[in-house]
Amino acid sequence: MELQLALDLVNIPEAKQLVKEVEEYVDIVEIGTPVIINEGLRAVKEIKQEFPHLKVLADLKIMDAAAYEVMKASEAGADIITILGVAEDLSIKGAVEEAKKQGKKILVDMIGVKNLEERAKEVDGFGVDYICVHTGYDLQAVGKNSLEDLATIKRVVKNAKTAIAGGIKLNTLPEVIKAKPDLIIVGGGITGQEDKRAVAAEMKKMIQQGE
Ligand SMILES: O=C([C@H](O)CO)[C@H](O)[C@H](O)COP(=O)(O)O
Repeated sequence: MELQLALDLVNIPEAKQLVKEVEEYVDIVEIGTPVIINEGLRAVKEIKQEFPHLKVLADLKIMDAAAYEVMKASEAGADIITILGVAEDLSIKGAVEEAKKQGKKILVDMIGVKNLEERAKEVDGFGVDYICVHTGYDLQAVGKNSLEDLATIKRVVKNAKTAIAGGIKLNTLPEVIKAKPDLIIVGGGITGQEDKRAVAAEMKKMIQQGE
């Protein structure tokens, strides 16, 4: 099980400071969609340059022009790029093809997918690297989480790794670990805490013990 730190509500200098605090305990740094909207792919480039030993995920949430956007994120140094599960099949296949050419990986974000089981099976057949269940900020605000969705995709996904994101905190991490996803994505559960380093260290320890 890997731990991904999601950076969403920061600028580039703040992102660098945050990664410095917790770098020992995370496997992947996500440059979140809001950061890319504000700072562009420069954020991916600068974080990869400063922390070359960490994998960097560009959360582009691609919907169209997939091969082109995967190419641009790859050029900026991203190791993993996200595309939406609700995108056209052709777009997801195009993203996978381009990522393979560039030696990169594709994570499919299943946010907003209604027919989760069926779509996860289909997307798994396209050769994607990760399939991620995700409760976005707007559904978190009304008390939702992704645990049931994780169980659903784990039943049907045979090739890709599984991932979970959305509102995971120290107190909810044990039930996530019990469900055994390959990748656990945490944003505010680390970045919103007073002692980020201590929380990240504790999360990493819990994940290692759960393996
Ligand atoms: O992908 C995300 C969201 O859509 C904003 O871009 C977050 O990175 C993801 O939800 C993880 O963040 P937390 O929910 O704060 O853990």
